[in-house]
Amino acid sequence: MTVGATTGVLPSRLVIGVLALQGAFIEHIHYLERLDVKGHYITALAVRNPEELESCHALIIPGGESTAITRVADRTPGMLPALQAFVADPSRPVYGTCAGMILMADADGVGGGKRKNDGSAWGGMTGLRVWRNLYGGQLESFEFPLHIPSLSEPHRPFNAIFIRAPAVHSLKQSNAEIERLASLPPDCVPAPPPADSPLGEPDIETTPVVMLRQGRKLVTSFHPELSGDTRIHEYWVKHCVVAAQ
Ligand SMILES: NC(=O)CC[C@H](N)C(=O)O
Repeated sequence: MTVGATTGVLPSRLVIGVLALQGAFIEHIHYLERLDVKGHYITALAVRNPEELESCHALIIPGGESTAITRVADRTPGMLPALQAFVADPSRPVYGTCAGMILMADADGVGGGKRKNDGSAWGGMTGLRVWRNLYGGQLESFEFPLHIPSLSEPHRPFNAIFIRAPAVHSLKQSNAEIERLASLPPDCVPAPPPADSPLGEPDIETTPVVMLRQGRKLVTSFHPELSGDTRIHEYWVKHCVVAAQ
């Protein structure tokens, strides 16, 4: 939490929600509590119902299991439509990690699930199409010292942790540009998704991309909240949340 406001400017209070229906939400809350963003008080809130969501300026959708998160949201009165509306609104800052990235893809833009209805997402990153579990199962989890030029101390690698991670299948043309903020080197990238799926031909240029931004929306296919490094949270709050106030 930051108390130091800049001279003559009152500090703003930011309520940042972390969707707490399933998955790794508590770690994100601890990270937000550690963030020091000049001139802003940050309150981290575990979000479990539409009223809590409505009180937030911004939202983090954690990693976990995208189908389970949708299922729990669907059983909570009013929650699924409230989340879909919040996430799809370009003025609302939202950060999705791993399962959260899957849920921020286009509604018809998810492949790789075992069942037919595994593939529906909530939108937010217009044009994003993802493939679930392309990096393999739990046993294929790995860490990589990722180069992310937009972070503070850009020369210090970010220890990115990939757990049953999704990959970018392709990026459809949309009015809002999607920035590619970080990619894995070729020897860490799995074979692209199959060409004969309902999502069509994958774009092999986008398979290595693991961090993307579109306006106030950010997604990473890895778990930043497990690495002990708050720089990605800091980046999102400074560039997507504070800039939106
Ligand atoms: N670590 C994760 O969030 C894994 C995501 C999971 N494979 C899914 O499809 O939802």
